[in-house]
Amino acid sequence: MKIAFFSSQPYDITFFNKCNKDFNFELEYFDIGLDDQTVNLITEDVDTVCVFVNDKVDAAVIEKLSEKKVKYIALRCAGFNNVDLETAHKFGIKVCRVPAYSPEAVAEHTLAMLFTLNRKIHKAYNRVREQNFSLNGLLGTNIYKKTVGVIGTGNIGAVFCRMMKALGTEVLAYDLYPNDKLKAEGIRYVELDEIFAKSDIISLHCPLTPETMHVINPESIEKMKEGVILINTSRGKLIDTRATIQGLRAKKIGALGIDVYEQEENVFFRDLSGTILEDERLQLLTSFPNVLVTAHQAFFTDEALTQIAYVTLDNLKQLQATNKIEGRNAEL
Ligand SMILES: NC(=O)c1ccc[n+]([C@@H]2O[C@H](COP(=O)([O-])OP(=O)(O)OC[C@H]3O[C@@H](n4cnc5c(N)ncnc54)[C@H](O)[C@@H]3O)[C@@H](O)[C@H]2O)c1
Repeated sequence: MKIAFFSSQPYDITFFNKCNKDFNFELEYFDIGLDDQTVNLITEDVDTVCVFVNDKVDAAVIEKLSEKKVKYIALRCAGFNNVDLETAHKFGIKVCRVPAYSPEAVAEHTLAMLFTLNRKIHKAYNRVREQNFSLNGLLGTNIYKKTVGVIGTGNIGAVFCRMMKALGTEVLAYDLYPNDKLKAEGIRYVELDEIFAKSDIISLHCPLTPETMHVINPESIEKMKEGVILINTSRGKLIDTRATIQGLRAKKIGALGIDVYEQEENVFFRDLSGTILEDERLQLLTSFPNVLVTAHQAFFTDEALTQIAYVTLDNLKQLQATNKIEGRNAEL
């Protein structure tokens, strides 16, 4: 099988090449993202395209993939909002993903963002480097005994709920499908409005769907507690960025941590340090002292990358052998 990778970074090449010693597929790497132009790079001998979060796998691209006789689209991530599944099914192209490579990696990054913002570690780091040892402006709060609202309690949200519970917080959760085990561990499922009204900290862990798009919007922000800390390590479009900037300016939102951003496909995973950023909203956000932006790195641990490479190649091995993937919730 020949696999064409799009949006491939040096670490993708390192981890996939290492893992491929057990699979012996033919791997071809493109650093460019997949879209209706770059799809033309695919040669007739390619069976599979392997894509990541910001590759554009819409109807037009899938139609071209079908013309090129591509059989499989392998996502090397969990979220699949960037793939038009209906069109893929129509053309008989199988789509697979890596559903749960390391929920701990993302939950730990969420925790890191929360702690950094709350105790202003990002500011302290810079101050001390300039021999400014003053504490003025660095006051935080205890996380202990605060109320944390978690939206989406799947693999990642469940780990995050448990971490927060272990820190002595009250955890309120919202999910279309409440998790009985979490309930038994003292996590209380409530309606979204109660999450907005009672939470000191809100963390987003639901997928991006038409229902969850802009779940953080002017109305939901209005319902939140003054000074709420909002963290999004899920998908950028869960947050209406414009409304969130207004919420920050009005001091309704006390701090914002985002690992994902509405327009991230134009900037993330690239070194733009020598250029002037054209995205004015992102530039504005990065200038706020109470905003922490990381560039979609929550998944980025050694364990997660090892697992992503193994599961992606094993998904394809199974599809090639039996046209299905056993018991992993990986086939879409
Ligand atoms: N930043 C990163 O590096 C990174 C890495 C992996 C995943 N993610 C994002 O995290 C998200 C969650 O990942 P996961 O592995 O926990 O997924 P998951 O499928 O295990 O869990 C998602 C949960 O959201 C719930 N949900 C679906 N629609 C909902 C709605 N309308 N309202 C509330 N809850 C809803 C589902 O019932 C499920 O319990 C992914 O969709 C992906 O977008 C980000």
